[in-house]
Amino acid sequence: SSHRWFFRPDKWIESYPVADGPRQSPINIVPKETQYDSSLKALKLRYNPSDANGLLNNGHSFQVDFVDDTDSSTLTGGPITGTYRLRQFHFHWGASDDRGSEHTVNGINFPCELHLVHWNTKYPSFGEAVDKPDGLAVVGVFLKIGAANPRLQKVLDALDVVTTKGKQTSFSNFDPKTILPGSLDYWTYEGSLTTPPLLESVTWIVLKEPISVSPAQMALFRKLLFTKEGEAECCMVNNYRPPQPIKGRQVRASFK
Ligand SMILES: NS(=O)(=O)/N=C1/NCCO1
Ligand SMILES: [Zn+2]
Repeated sequence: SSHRWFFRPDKWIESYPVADGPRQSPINIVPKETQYDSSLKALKLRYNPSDANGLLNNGHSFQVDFVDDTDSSTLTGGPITGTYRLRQFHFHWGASDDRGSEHTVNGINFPCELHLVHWNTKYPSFGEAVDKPDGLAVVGVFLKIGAANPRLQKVLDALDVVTTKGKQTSFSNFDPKTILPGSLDYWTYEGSLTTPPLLESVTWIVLKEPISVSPAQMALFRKLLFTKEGEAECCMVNNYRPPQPIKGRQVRASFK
């Protein structure tokens, strides 16, 4: 059924020819091949916890949605110009702790990767921004196995009521800044959505410092299902696209 098709990234080219385009994501980041750019600004993330507005199992991940009809939760600075509004955040993870992230560093996979999706307010809406070359900015954060992360727990505690595709639950008063690492040093490059329609509209901002997650917390992600209530169950795991060809792109670093 559809979820099997969905997590066959090798089949996406049949419906989305851009899958082998010039600026596809994710990529393998090789720090020694990145270029420090002193003109890159510090990331400025200003989020309003009261904008958090629900948690949804969308059948390929789960996402926390944000009210984005004002500039109350924004990303500015960094490699971007102007103001981008937070739309949602979601995760990608593996069936086991040895894989799950989308970006890799020196070929190393992390067990999980967080994406905070923002859209450029020069466009009237997310829907208008999503297919523009400067339409989106996604902040990627690696999760690595270690101590349990108490700041993640509020999100993970909500998952037991959204096990199946299409389920959603109320989720409010949450500040995503609390799940970011101490350092906001980042790599940045021009890329795409990593899920269909794979639009080449994303300025990627991948943080160098991971946050921690425990094996027990990873097990909670893996209790989700790709499938709808009543369908034969299929565990929501390995919902990550592997790294794509760099095709001559330059990855810049905000740090030495
Ligand atoms: N993994 S990703 O590139 O953030 N994908 C999406 N899809 C909609 C918004 O972000
Ligand atoms: Zn993502």
